Amino acid sequence: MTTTMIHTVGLTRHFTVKKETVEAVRDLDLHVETGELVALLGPNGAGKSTTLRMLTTLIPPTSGTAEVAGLDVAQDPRGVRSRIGYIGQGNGAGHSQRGRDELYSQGRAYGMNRAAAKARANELVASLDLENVADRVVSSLSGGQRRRLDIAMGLIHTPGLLFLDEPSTGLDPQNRANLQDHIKKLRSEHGTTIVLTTHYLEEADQLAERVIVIDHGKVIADNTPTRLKSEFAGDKITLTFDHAEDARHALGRIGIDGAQVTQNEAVVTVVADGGAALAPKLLRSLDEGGLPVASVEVARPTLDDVFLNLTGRSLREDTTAATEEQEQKA
Ligand SMILES: Nc1ncnc2c1ncn2[C@@H]1O[C@H](COP(=O)(O)OP(=O)(O)OP(=O)(O)O)[C@@H](O)[C@H]1O
Repeated sequence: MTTTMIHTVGLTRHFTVKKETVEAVRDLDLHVETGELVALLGPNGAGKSTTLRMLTTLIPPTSGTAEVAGLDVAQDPRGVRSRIGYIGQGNGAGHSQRGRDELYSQGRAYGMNRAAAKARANELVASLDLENVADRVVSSLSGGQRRRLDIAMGLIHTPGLLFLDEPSTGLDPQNRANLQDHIKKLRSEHGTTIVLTTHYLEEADQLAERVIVIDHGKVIADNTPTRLKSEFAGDKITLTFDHAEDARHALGRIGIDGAQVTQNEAVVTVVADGGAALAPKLLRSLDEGGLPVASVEVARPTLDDVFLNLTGRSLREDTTAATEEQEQKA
């Protein structure tokens, strides 16, 4: 049996900046079941953080409703906060205390008694691989260790629902992979429902069972990564010829229903379903037509292709910009 963890209807948030209205989130209908691991994917400024901040009661919606962990965010924000964990962007643990003490204090702040707070802090230190560093001051931890400590802080009161805003931004690939393993473990071992935001395509693809693509404050697609790719993007077959002229002739010969065929110099690109089966047929028919292909490559679509097909823009350009921005800040 599944139960609903998040349900929003027409969730909307406007900001007014110098008399101009920014529609950060527009008419969002979200539905997340207990135990799901969902990623909100979108470029910078798409409205992901604002959505999370409304769901975690940090800011009220301009209009619409949101029920989180069984409670209405506007009517019972305190109740919602007691049932959820939230790890914002680059916030988290203070710097001068030791990690284990931070966790203990956080537990006490949630009303746990001394023994319970201590036991829970120790349990989280073990499960998030922080044994070797938990007794050092937080300021001495590496980015990846500090991020894991942030997650431990968000889990101190054993919430059934955890929100993570850009959990791996600023981490190197190894620490990012390690963090993703911890997130998966949380789900598999404790059944925690997890909603995270990311602009890393690979992260959404590999980690989430469901990806909700957000652009300009609206949901533009919502499905498993596999379904999104098969529904909104095809396989890409890249055929390279020895001469641009051959490629031009090939363009005229390739007629496949529903396929997009383009040519650039000596390269012809075919975007179609079932690329692996199609490629050998194409090669044979071109060869028979006196147009031998010098090399061929078949690539599965990525979530970036999905975003590109839905919006005409690439998420990757934005990701690069965002990463550079982060690096400059760091
Ligand atoms: N406090 C605020 N005041 C004014 N505008 C805001 C405020 N917070 C967010 N916005 C605007 O709302 C829009 C959505 O921002 P939001 O931070 O939700 O995007 P995001 O998808 O989380 O982006 P990022 O990946 O950069 O975190 C942006 O245009 C942003 O400038």
